[in-house]
Amino acid sequence: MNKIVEVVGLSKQFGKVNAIDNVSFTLEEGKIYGLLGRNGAGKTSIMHILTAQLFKTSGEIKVFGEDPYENERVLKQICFIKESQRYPDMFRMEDVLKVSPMFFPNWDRKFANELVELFNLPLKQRIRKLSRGMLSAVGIIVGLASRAPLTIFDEPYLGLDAVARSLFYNKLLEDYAEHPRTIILSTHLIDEVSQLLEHVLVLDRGRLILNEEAEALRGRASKIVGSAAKVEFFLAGKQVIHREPFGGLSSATILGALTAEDRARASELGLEIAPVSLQQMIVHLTGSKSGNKEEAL
Ligand SMILES: Nc1ncnc2c1ncn2[C@@H]1O[C@H](COP(=O)(O)OP(=O)(O)OP(=O)(O)O)[C@@H](O)[C@H]1O
Repeated sequence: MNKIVEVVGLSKQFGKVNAIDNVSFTLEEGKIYGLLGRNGAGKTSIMHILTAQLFKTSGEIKVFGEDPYENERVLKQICFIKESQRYPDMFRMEDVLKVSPMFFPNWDRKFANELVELFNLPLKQRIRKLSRGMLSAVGIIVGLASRAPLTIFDEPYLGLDAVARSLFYNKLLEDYAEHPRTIILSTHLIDEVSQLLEHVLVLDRGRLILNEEAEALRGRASKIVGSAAKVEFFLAGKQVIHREPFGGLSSATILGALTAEDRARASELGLEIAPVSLQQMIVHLTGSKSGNKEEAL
């Protein structure tokens, strides 16, 4: 597998804030990555550094094997769609369609037109007069039709309704199957995209606390529910990432696969075992004040 992005010991400070704190990871060709984390975790800073819009404080970064700064060879292979995408004041959708092929060598005109129809976008209305959701649709169309070898979506769907978001996910998967490329999706709607993601990176206060294949994560955590005393008894020796008492009952989320023996014991104790979604797992992992979960992982 070709490495599209290589980041080693990357740090970014804004004054006294460690926005990115000694982060290392690689992104391979032809994979969909989720870059996840709470507000202020450092996601946008990383995406801005990858796309040469922000200087690092220290560390090494290579995109397509090279330093991305003022590097046309690298930058023309990247499409970065952000939440607050700006267009010139007079621009209409038809202008976006006209100029995009100049920026993106793999631009697919036919696919772009198809997406414009699918999202019901008016070609002649000024972009600045579009609704919030329509503006997001413009970004999504550019991101998909660019077919850029590295396509980055940073919270691309503010204001988009559930139907339009689902259209985006379906089109993304469909097109990715035919034209594999490296995609980074940064979003807070984790459960919605969890089936799309092949690999998950989770940031917490600037530190990378999870870097794992999504498949390996599925089934990695379980929720144990039952009488408080029995739940506590069952938890002995397990890695507990969350506890929630309610009345005499308790619910605990644990990391690590359950063995057949564990399951039999839970059943004997009258405990219920429920799966934990990726979103719940990440909420628990990034929810505490301590900020250091590597031990648990
Ligand atoms: N230009 C800046 N000047 C000063 N501090 C900044 C700047 N940009 C980001 N920060 C700080 O760096 C930290 C990381 O911010 P960043 O925008 O990368 O987080 P994020 O994970 O993208 O958050 P969100 O999900 O809210 O977009 C935050 O503490 C933020 O306040």
